[in-house]
Amino acid sequence: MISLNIEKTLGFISREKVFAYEPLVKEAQNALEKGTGKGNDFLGWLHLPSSITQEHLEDIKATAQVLRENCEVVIVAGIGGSYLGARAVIEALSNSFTWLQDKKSAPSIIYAGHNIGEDYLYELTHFLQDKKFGVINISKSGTTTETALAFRILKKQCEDQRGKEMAQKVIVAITDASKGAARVTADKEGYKSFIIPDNVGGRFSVLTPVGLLPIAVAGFNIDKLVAGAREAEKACGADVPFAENPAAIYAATRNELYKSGKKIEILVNFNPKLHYVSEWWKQLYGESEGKENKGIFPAAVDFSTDLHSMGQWIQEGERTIFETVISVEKTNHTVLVPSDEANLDGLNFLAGKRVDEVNKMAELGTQLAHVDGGVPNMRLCIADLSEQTIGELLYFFEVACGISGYLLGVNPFNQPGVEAYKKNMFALLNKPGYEEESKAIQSRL
Ligand SMILES: O=P(O)(O)OC[C@H]1O[C@](O)(CO)[C@@H](O)[C@@H]1O
Repeated sequence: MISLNIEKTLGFISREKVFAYEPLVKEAQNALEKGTGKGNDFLGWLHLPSSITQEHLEDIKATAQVLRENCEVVIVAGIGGSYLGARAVIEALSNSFTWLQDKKSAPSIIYAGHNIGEDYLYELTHFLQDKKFGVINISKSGTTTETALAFRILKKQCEDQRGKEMAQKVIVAITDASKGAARVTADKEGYKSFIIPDNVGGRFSVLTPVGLLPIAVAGFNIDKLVAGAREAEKACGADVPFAENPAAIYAATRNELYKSGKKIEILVNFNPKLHYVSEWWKQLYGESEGKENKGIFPAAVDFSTDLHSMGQWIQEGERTIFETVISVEKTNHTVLVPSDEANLDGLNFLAGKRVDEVNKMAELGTQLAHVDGGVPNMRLCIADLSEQTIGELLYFFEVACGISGYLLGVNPFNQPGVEAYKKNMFALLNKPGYEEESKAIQSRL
């Protein structure tokens, strides 16, 4: 199971102050468990791992199999919580170069509906011209413009290219049970569809079909992913004593750091496969906590890559940051540094060592340097990169986020601020129903 080490924050904040959060964390946990806190109609994620039935998982796997058998490429159309969880897991577990290989054991997964790039869509539709492709259309509201726009284009192309009957087989919708355009289309066209429960918000939905279906299509074991999440549900449960509960300690420590002036949390990895776990984490914490003019700003870096770009700022810039390092204990493969007789690069001192040993020393050296430079560091350890450990990690972050949001005093389960740009965009595009807003915005230009 995940372990969290906060020792290297303790030169900046005291253990006593972190442990003083115990009653507040208890209160937050009770509010989550009893559903008495803010946003209590969005707590369906809390015991999701332990309540997923095998029958549900089999249904998802059977649908995944249909896509796997009939598609070379599957487009996951979604934005925010409707694609980041799937992408986080798929990229963490995939071979980094599978996309370049001709022989594939699973359809290639491509993402769309998460931007409004015309060139992106042009290039995507051209790439798909000679491909047997399918689409998983994911939108909880069923009305998100980015996703709906991409889906409209992809649906037409799929029907034109593969025929209406095959399109019906290889297009799957994951959306609300009754509301929204995605539901209307799915029902009218007879697509296989899955429901995103009302009480699970987008950014907490990775363990619903939103995440599980694309992950299963990509060939990963969703039973093990859910098993990992179940482990974390136990290890981070409200009945686990504060001192032994990594989610409780994480939530308390980051809130205490925030109070002490550390306004930015940088999630750090030393493994490029974790890039999208950080992207997922940024949405989870950013949308949950950034409101009422407060909240830690969630940032992320990939080390050692970014030590050569952001490293300088982190070491010596404004001292308003702290880091949470995700450390992966074991790699899945071994590469040894070869010996070289000429030793022109001077690297023979590393000959015979694992590349991961070098990486681990980079990690340790960085942590010590950053602490010396005034950056508190937490270290979150997972055993390896596997379905089990990623499942643990995702649930750990979710439950810690619920606790942390309540400690901060906000509703961690809404996102009212996201509407502002949409309103302006619709007004600027003269969407029917936005006539007043259109006039008002035109007068500002
Ligand atoms: O699944 P939907 O409704 O398309 O929403 C996608 C994303 O957009 C938001 O509603 C706003 O960014 C997120 O909370 C959500 O994950």
